[in-house]
Amino acid sequence: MEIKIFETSEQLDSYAAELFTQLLNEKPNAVLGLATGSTPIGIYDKIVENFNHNKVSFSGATTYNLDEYVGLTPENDQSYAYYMNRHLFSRIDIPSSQTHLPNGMAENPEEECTRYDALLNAHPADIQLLGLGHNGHIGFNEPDGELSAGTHVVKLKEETREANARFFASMDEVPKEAYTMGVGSILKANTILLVVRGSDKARIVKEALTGPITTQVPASLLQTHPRVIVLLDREAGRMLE
Ligand SMILES: N[C@@H]1[C@@H](O)[C@H](O)[C@@H](COP(=O)(O)O)O[C@@H]1O
Repeated sequence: MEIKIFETSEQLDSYAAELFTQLLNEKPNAVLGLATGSTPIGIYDKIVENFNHNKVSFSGATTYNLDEYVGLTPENDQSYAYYMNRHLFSRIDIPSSQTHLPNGMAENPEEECTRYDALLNAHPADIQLLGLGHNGHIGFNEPDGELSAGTHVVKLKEETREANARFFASMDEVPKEAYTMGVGSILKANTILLVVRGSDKARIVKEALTGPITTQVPASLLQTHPRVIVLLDREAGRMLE
């Protein structure tokens, strides 16, 4: 595991964007595993900057997102489909047929999970971008006695709903369920890029990276992966020093 701690958020964003840029220059048809939340926004902005400077093209890339809320349409500005279009897809040259998220409006959730898993199995990610929840969740794989390997519907923990409520008009509007890629699929990525910012996550960063490997801290399973790059700002990394 390679851990890098940056003085400024901007340095972190540039470094991460450079990794994507290099990958796509070496492998134009790379498969990218993408994430949402507040953490990746600056990285997407830098990627777009690189695209605008003709340093990178996404025309051959394929993307798979980690998760999506159950019951939100892509037009709902809180859906992850909307987020991805706003922050990345509409600003680069990727054809929409090459971008994938679980369908929050699918009529049959079980079939939707099977459909998404078939895609993931056929196209393992070259790089998987991950944020980190305060309770150690990755994607929406919440702490539990057991974790699922494949895509599944999760009941969101109240603490996760509360953390994400800041994006919604009220707590009542925060969905109670979400689709998430399973930990098995996440761990199949060639490289995992875990990005964490802020002092409120310093404790969980330490626990996930240096504590015991346990399903109660889903991110601790990353310790078993051969190629994890962790990018932290100074605050998130403060308990590691
Ligand atoms: N499903 C997402 C995760 O993929 C994300 O990593 C986490 C942290 O979000 P943030 O980056 O906003 O702190 O929140 C959500 O629950």
